[in-house]
Amino acid sequence: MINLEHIVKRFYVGKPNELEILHGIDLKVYEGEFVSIVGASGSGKTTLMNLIGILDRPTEGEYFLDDVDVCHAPDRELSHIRNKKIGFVFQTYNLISRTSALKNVELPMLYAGIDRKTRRARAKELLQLVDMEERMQHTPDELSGGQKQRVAIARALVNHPAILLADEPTGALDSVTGRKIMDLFHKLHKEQGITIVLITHSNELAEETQRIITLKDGEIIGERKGSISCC
Ligand SMILES: Nc1ncnc2c1ncn2[C@@H]1O[C@H](COP(=O)(O)OP(=O)(O)OP(=O)(O)O)[C@@H](O)[C@H]1O
Repeated sequence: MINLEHIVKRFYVGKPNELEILHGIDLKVYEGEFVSIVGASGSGKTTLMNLIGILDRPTEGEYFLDDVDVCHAPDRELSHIRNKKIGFVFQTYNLISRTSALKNVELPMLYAGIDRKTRRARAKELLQLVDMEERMQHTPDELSGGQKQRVAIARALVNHPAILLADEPTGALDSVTGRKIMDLFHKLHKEQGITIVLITHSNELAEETQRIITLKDGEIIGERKGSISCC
């Protein structure tokens, strides 16, 4: 499904310098897998995730997402694929404050031109899935960190993505709440068959995935099996 070959990422940091952050990444993630990416701060995890999520393009290398040649496809096709196939979850939730949980989840569907009735029904269904149906009229300010992350996960799922990319989703949460969010990912993986790529600083949570990829200084230095068996 996700196939990265010899990916290099450089950032332009003012003439004449370019900073090379990823130095030739080869990575395949198969449909239905639950994979984690670990590594020290600054090792390039988010940079890699942004490339996988087509939020950025590699400087060199090849990236095929299913049969799409991401490095050579036009921007319009890429944003279409991103919206249809990929859901994003971030450490900082990225919810709109002063807007209810329900409306936050509805918003991507509004942009997609989906009618109000369908939007509302889908948002309610997803808030139920993440156990937030009783709080759907609350604004983010009225929710705990774990609850906000549940709403953010519901929002990430609106377009039925095949892939969920989660960048430190439990990073701002205490361990008990983080545990519950991880249980939710397990549920989504198991019951909905979603492919999940998770960045985490927690070795304990990474161990629970099917495969753990270790990044160091922009290179994959290790890959091992986690504790849950493959599909
Ligand atoms: N747009 C950019 N321009 C220049 N340098 C960048 C840019 N984005 C990231 N970097 C650099 O790339 C390196 C890797 O950053 P990245 O955010 O991918 O690391 P990370 O492993 O996700 O770190 P953390 O765990 O702290 O979030 C860092 O040194 C960072 O400063």
